[in-house]
Amino acid sequence: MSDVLTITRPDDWHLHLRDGATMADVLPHTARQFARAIIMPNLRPPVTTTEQAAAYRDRILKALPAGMQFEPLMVLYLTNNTPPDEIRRAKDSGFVHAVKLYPAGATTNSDAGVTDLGKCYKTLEVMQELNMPFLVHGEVTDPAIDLFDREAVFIDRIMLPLRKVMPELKVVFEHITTKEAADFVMSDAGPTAATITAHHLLFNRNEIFKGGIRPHYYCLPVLKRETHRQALVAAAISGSDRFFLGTDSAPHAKGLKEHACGCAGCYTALHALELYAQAFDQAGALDKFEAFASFNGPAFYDLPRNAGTVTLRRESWTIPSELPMGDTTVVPLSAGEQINWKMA
Ligand SMILES: NC(=O)N[C@@H](CC(=O)O)C(=O)O
Ligand SMILES: [Zn+2]
Ligand SMILES: [Zn+2]
Repeated sequence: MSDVLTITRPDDWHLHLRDGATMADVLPHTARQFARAIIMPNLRPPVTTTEQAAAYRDRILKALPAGMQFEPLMVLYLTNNTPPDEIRRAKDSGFVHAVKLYPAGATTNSDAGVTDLGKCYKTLEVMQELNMPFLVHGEVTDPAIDLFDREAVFIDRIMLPLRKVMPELKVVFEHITTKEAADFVMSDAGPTAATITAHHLLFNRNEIFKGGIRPHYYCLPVLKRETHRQALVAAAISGSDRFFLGTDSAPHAKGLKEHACGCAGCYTALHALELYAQAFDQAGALDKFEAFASFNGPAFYDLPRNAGTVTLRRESWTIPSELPMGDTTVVPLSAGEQINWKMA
């Protein structure tokens, strides 16, 4: 059993940095581990234009502590009215790398999202033509569908019809949580990939209810039953280049998580690589970690692999109970628990 793991410097293909003072406090956690990250655009108001993405990118780079190297890969938030020309501007910019679908009402700050994907087909056609990846929060919002089934139903109602009309569109099924999604991604004829979070590899839905309701384990799509967790681990360690690392680290103030109507999102930027290493180690598949963390993402996005390496050691430490974030605090995932890997 190896106690030291050195891999090519990885990237995070799904990250929420927020803005302002919150961003200033969470960004160094990510930049310490990852060379680049796909920056989610669900701000208030959302990042819907290339111009807004440029301004957000500048704010991120200004907030980066001196001496840290990090490249934000920007994303546009798709609305019912995103014009096809906006995709051309995004492509020409060189810094917008994807466009994100938030079904309206599906998750945090999705109110401005898409109500009917059919309204976006002209825009999606241009994305297909320009090889612009389409990132998808894959849950239906139909209140008649059980919360735990919303991802699987999304495949039937949205993904399969989309694939019929856009066979060449690059699609990333974000933060997959089910066997159905893993199977779909593995077998789809089109250029399809998926991000998998550390928390969905490590935990099943029991974690939310252990000894009482534990809001820091609540995210969307919500954790699923153990058979699904096992299917996600199998996909991550399968060697398929369709699966890659995306933390979905989603900081919310402690008081808004520990609340009568708590926000969805797990904060993992602090210890992302260590959490993933733990999951791969438990699966006996540390040898598969580098491709998942450092190779498959850049290959899908047509970007070069990073130079340099990071090293993790088998060393037990305790995850802090909370961290400063703006004028409040954030509780990292598994706060107070021991973790067996540590970044050197
Ligand atoms: N994953 C989450 O539970 N929350 C994310 C939004 C998202 O990725 O769906 C957030 O922005 O807080
Ligand atoms: Zn999402
Ligand atoms: Zn997210």
